[in-house]
Amino acid sequence: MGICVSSDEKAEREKLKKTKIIFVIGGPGSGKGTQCEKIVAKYGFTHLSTGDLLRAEVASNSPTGSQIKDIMQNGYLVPLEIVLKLLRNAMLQKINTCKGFLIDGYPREIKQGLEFEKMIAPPTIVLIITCSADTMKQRIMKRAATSSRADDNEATIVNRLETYFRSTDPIIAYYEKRGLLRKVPAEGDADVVFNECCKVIDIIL
Ligand SMILES: Nc1nc2c(ncn2[C@H]2C[C@H](O)[C@@H](COP(=O)(O)OP(=O)(O)OP(=O)(O)O)O2)c(=O)[nH]1
Ligand SMILES: Nc1ncnc2c1ncn2[C@@H]1O[C@H](COP(=O)(O)OP(=O)(O)O)[C@@H](O)[C@H]1O
Ligand SMILES: [Mg+2]
Repeated sequence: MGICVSSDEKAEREKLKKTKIIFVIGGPGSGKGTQCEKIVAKYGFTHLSTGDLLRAEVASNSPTGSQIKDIMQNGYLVPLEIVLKLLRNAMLQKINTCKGFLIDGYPREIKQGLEFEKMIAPPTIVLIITCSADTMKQRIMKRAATSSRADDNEATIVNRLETYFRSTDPIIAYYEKRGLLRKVPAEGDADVVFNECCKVIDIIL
């Protein structure tokens, strides 16, 4: 006998496979959250940021939260199983009302992408928001004045940038090869960047 999959689980998988999924990647402070907010307002998609989900887990004081607090504080990657479980649960909570998902901050390694496809579904496209490290640093330092994020400080920003640049090239190459990558330059104004994001999204509607 094969592995027994309940009919509920089957239905969930089918729904996830039919839903549009956009991975939104880009360096720390590149503007992923900003663009996702604008996309939600225009297209009604559901925005899930892995950073936000993990920060909520830390804030809840759960055992998982205490396990990942220091990792995040130092700007390193949280173990894949933890991120993917939180993400999958959050997606399932929204699946019945959702027009499409914006998955912000995931994947950060090819393995994360592969596991996501195994557990959930393949992405429709992968949107990468690109700007220079200097621009990212400046944006985060500006945000630091008003954000309460424990990782918005100079020392952690250096690590976050390093983590990003170390792991991103293979991800870009992987999705480019599959024809799923859409690059949006993000040096300019957020509205100009948004315009470019819309062009990419309009094609998949
Ligand atoms: N000039 C300019 N500023 C932007 C743009 N997008 C975002 N910003 C500003 C707003 C924020 O204070 C800061 C960081 O933006 P976000 O929080 O949206 O970035 P992101 O979610 O990528 O950062 P994270 O990875 O969560 O640290 O930069 C843009 O396209 N142009
Ligand atoms: N997909 C992910 N895999 C592993 N760790 C993650 C992931 N997404 C977020 N994190 C953790 O949360 C932190 C904050 O993420 P995020 O809000 O996206 O900002 P940043 O782009 O600066 O990393 C990261 O430094 C990392 O520790
Ligand atoms: Mg963000």
